Amino acid sequence: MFRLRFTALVEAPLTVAFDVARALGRPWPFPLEEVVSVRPEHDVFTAPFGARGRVAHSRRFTPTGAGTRVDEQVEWESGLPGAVGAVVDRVVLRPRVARAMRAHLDALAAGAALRAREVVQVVGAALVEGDRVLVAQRTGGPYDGCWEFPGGKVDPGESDLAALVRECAEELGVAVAPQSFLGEVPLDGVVAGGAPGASTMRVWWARITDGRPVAQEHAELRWVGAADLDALDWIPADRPLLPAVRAVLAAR
Ligand SMILES: Nc1nc2c([nH]c(=O)n2[C@H]2C[C@H](O)[C@@H](COP(=O)(O)OP(=O)(O)OP(=O)(O)O)O2)c(=O)[nH]1
Repeated sequence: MFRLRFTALVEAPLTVAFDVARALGRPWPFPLEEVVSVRPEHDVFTAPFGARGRVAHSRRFTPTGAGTRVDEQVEWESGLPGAVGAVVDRVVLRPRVARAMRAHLDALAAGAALRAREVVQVVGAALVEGDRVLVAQRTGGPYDGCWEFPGGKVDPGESDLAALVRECAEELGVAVAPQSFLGEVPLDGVVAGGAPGASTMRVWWARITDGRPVAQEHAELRWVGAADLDALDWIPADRPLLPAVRAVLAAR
């Protein structure tokens, strides 16, 4: 079995990169059968290749603060015996796989960047002080009374981190310095609009550099320790982020 690995950073939310990759298909002239799909994290496709060979193509999508990292892996064997097989696998197929994959990843990056322009991106800030994090209670709308991280929609042309700083100033009256990226979760589109899963929220933990938070748009603000995070009535999308928040609090 021969194997090649490829990595690309795609400037698009997790779900957009995943959907565009699926729409593009795979760069092989024969159909592959899906054997694993964990949306939107990874998928695996395989196909018989000639009489005795096999090709397997797997992809993993990882959220980062700069977009979605796409790790693709292709494994193949022609199944031809002896020296002939080795020559076909190494000398004939390997450069073809590499060429096809490079074109495929370029198309994926271009397609996803284009689609990402139509998406409403949301950013959130886990503001940490000592061993506690600031949580905010929404008021009005479908998630009335639910807890969330301060934040909101990124304006057209605005960077995620600029939006994070602006939203914290507007909603809490504080200046913040974003630290590291905590994760990205798909949104249901209930408030921000769009199809379920088209938009995502990206969350960074941040420090307050100036001011004391005062609720300008929320019903209530609370400083919460790691042990009390689970009991809050969170917006459903936020729960998968809690382990990353707890890890930051534990490191303080
Ligand atoms: N701020 C924030 N929004 C969240 C969280 N979790 C979650 O699903 N959302 C959703 C709720 C909304 O659909 C969307 C954010 O929209 P929003 O209405 O708060 O954004 P915004 O402050 O920019 O609002 P607006 O100016 O359009 O009124 O993201 C979270 O932890 N924080």
